[in-house]
Amino acid sequence: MTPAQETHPPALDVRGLVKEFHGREVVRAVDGLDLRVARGEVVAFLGPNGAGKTTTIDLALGLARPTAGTVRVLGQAPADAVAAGRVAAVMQTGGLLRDLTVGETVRLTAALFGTGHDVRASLERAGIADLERRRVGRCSGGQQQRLRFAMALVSEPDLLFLDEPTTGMDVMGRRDFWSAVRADAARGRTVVFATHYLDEAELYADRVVVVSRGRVVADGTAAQIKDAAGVRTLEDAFVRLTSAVGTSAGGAR
Ligand SMILES: Nc1ncnc2c1ncn2[C@@H]1O[C@H](COP(=O)(O)OP(=O)(O)OP(=O)(O)O)[C@@H](O)[C@H]1O
Repeated sequence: MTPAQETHPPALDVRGLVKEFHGREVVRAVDGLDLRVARGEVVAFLGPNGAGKTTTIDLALGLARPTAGTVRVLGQAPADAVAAGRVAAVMQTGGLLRDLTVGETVRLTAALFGTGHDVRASLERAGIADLERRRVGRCSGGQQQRLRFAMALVSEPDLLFLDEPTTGMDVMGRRDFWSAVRADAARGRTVVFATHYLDEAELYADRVVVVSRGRVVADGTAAQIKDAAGVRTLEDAFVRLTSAVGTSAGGAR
């Protein structure tokens, strides 16, 4: 490793990652996954149900321990990076108290990180400054997701994970959510998002990583992935890549 790489390790560095769940039978949710995300990249994480996306994100957030392999986040162990507020996440559900206002919710989150956090700036960047006094229970699903986004921004994390952040949102809700994320990412934040909406990957990601059965099966720009699969749409490429059994469908990287 060069000195420059040591001082600027990748935002996310996943090597040979394996995660098994041991119940009545053993489920290998992640099966030797390799992925490096450079700082400032916006990466879409695609894959069919059960491909291992959420498990990988959980491992990167230190919420679970790998069976084998390693995950480093900004050069640190995931739990340390989370505790330092350097990585944050927007999950699909949970984490909100309906009786608090939007402003109170973000202030409470800021208090967890100590003093000196700019609540107003987080609300503005998430596009919900005008909702500061609204009760959470009265916010739409899209507004609640932008609130989770504001909460995630409070610690000014270098890396943000979004796990299926727009599931169930209407078109305007999705559009407003992504315009807030894109505007924020343009300031240099690294974003990794899992989604089933392939249009979101094409519109908002610099790079697309397709996972199937716990492994990366394609990695590149949407255009590279379509070219490599010899098809015109990302949906066709996705179907081809994720239904190929026992082949190493070629990625663009
Ligand atoms: N706690 C657990 N115990 C047992 N099996 C689990 C557990 N969590 C996940 N799995 C299994 O691991 C596999 C990967 O699940 P994961 O949620 O990571 O996939 P995903 O790509 O996020 O899927 P989706 O798109 O449906 O959210 C699935 O087969 C799932 O059933």
